[in-house]
Amino acid sequence: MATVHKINEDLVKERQKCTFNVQELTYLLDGGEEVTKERREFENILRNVKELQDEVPEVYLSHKERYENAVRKTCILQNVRNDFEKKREVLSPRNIFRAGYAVIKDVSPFFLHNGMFVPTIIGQGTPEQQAEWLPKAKAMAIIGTYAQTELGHGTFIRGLETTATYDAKTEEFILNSPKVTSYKWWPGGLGTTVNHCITVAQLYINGKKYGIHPFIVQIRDLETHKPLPGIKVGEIGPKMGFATANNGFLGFQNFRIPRKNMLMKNAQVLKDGTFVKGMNEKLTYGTMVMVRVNIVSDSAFHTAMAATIAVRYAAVRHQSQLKAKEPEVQIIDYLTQQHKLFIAIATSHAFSNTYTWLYQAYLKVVEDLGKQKQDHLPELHALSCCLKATSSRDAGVIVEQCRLACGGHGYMASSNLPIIYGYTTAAITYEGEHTVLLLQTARYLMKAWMSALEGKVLAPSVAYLVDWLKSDKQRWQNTPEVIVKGFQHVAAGKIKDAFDAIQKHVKAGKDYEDAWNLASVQLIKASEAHSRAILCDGYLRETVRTSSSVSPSLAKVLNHLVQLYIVYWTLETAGDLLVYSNIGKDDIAVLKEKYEELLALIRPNAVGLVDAFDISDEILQSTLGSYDGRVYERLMEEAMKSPLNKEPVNQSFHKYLKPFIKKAKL
Ligand SMILES: CC/C=C\C/C=C\C/C=C\C/C=C\C=C\C(=O)SCCNC(=O)CCNC(=O)[C@H](O)C(C)(C)COP(=O)(O)OP(=O)(O)OC[C@H]1O[C@@H](n2cnc3c(N)ncnc32)[C@H](O)[C@@H]1OP(=O)(O)O
Ligand SMILES: Cc1cc2nc3c(=O)[nH]c(=O)nc-3n(C[C@H](O)[C@H](O)[C@H](O)COP(=O)(O)OP(=O)(O)OC[C@H]3O[C@@H](n4cnc5c(N)ncnc54)[C@H](O)[C@@H]3O)c2cc1C
Repeated sequence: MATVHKINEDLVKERQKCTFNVQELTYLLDGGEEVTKERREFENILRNVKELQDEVPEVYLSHKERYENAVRKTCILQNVRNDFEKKREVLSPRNIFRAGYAVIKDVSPFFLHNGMFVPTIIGQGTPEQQAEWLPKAKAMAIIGTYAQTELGHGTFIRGLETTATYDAKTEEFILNSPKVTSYKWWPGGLGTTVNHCITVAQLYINGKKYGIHPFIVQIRDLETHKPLPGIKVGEIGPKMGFATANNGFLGFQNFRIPRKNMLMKNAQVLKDGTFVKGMNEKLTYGTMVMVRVNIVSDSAFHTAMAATIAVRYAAVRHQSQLKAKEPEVQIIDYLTQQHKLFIAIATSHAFSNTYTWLYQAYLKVVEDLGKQKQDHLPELHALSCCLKATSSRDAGVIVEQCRLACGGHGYMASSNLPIIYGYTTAAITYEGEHTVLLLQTARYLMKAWMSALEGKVLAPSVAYLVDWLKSDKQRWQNTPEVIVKGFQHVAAGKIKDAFDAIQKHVKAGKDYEDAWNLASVQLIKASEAHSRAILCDGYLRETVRTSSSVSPSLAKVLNHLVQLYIVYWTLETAGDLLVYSNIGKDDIAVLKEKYEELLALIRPNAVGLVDAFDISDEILQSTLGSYDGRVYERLMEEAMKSPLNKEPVNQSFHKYLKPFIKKAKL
């Protein structure tokens, strides 16, 4: 029977102070009581699967052992999931994503199968293709990944070099990787796990290039798992994080696939080699839009994980005295600590709220596309780009801030903060590099600005540009609503400045593209400001909406958090607000006080707020952040698992140290 330990007394007191019902907030964050129950039930089943318990912590395994252990556990996880889903509802992707942490501890080698392979078949395949591939993919009779990036190109996908040349005689495509730079590089699971992949390649028919298209390709024998003739595949080696993701490389040499393997929902190649253009060639990029939307949710979860660890630790940890002769204080009582941590909690809420409406916008566009309507696609692309960029970047900063807030112990692998950081920082790059995505949004913003100048009606997310042109700047008030307007004014002002800078360079004789490059620092700043305005506006609106349907005590806490988020960003961007809005120095002074008041209001609820994220110890995997707060005991227990502690004297003493010391003595 597992030993039940006493909960740390500080945490007991913290939980007694909480002014709201933690369970109510958990249900709200999960999207309803049923979702929470389903999640907990599944997590509980996993907790009791003996084979999923690691005997040796993963960090002590070799690269190869770690991978093999991850595959072993992923297969068990998948089987448990299948059994669960046979009896009950299909688990939500978010609940699967969370539970995966309890099992894999890092990134699953199957991550891209569920994250991109299956969604691409759904999003890019015809009904016939879906009927052929989806049942096998969903049952995992075939395992796949998404192979787009190459050694030479990740961002500029029109420049991809893998070729798919149509042979009308045999009704096949011939895949080739003409140069070393054409090799696929990065796809998760590609190394040694998957037997299929979506390959994005340049289509050629009769010597003419038709741009990039997705192809479904079997790369390994289903029985022996050996690479098929004409395929060169392998793993790319260790990275900063993503230790068990099994990222791989892939090259083709005259590798033939049937015509039906080109995913043809958007564009088709007929038997005789006729190319039929789709409604919009950018629909080929559809899976990326979906994943960018999901990354906002991932960012919310990673921020919640880091906040849970650092807030619980700050409640347990005592260090230094505030006043002489008084006991050492809980570090959470230092205002600077609250400044580091409470924004982490609020940021997770901001991203969860943003994901809720962004995902609905995504579903609406998918529904419209089914009816051949694409009016909202450019707006969704612009929103998903800047919100993916900002949420992943903010999450990276916050996770690192939480690590720093845990002092030396935050640097321990057993705190789990390094793994969480490895994940969040990767998300800043993958699925569209940060700067590149901000520039995509900037492209949309420049067009929106031009339309605003021409008096056209704008899409809702940029409608503030019209208001800004029409009205004088609103009289400043330190209310959340007026501050959000202030953020919109900053965005509008920066968009105008970037636009004017481009025009200036063009007037001076530069090509538009060069003018764009010369203005690009201003363009990304405009995009960031737009993103912040969207985040604050959406978070505020969602909070107002939900507040009417929750208990008054919870509504009050949610209100404190959204205010904290808005005031925090006001103070962080005060310089911009002073330039572009009617805020005055005195308003900023008042907001500084307001910020300190909000920290004090949130303080008694800090532990309750992170408890409400309801991240189990198995998922959190942290010596510093466990529910019972046995920080020091766990640190010692984990240290004792080090192989170096298994023998009193390590052999290196006899081999190297002893002769070395002897020599030094002479
Ligand atoms: C709940 C959690 C569950 C699951 C977990 C979730 C996710 C995890 C899964 C995976 C993560 C792990 C691994 C990561 C995988 C990868 O990284 S896969 C590879 C991703 N690669 C990229 O993102 C590449 C980035 N580059 C691009 O997207 C493009 O090349 C580009 C930068 C957009 C430029 O493209 P292009 O040169 O063709 O276009 P432009 O000339 O710049 O623009 C032309 C017009 O097209 C419009 N456009 C561009 N993209 C899109 C789009 N996606 N949709 C709609 N429209 C688009 C653009 O706005 C221009 O429009 P215009 O101004 O009107 O002309
Ligand atoms: C952990 C991880 C997992 C991944 N998984 C997959 C996967 O499963 N499948 C897959 O296909 N890919 C995957 N990728 C690849 C990923 O999508 C690319 O690395 C990413 O899109 C960035 O492209 P890049 O590496 O070519 O960077 P580059 O584009 O070479 O970026 C280098 C620098 O150049 C700048 N830059 C580039 N273009 C411009 C521009 N137009 N304007 C201004 N600046 C520019 C960038 O801002 C950046 O600072 C993964 C990557 C990582 C790190």
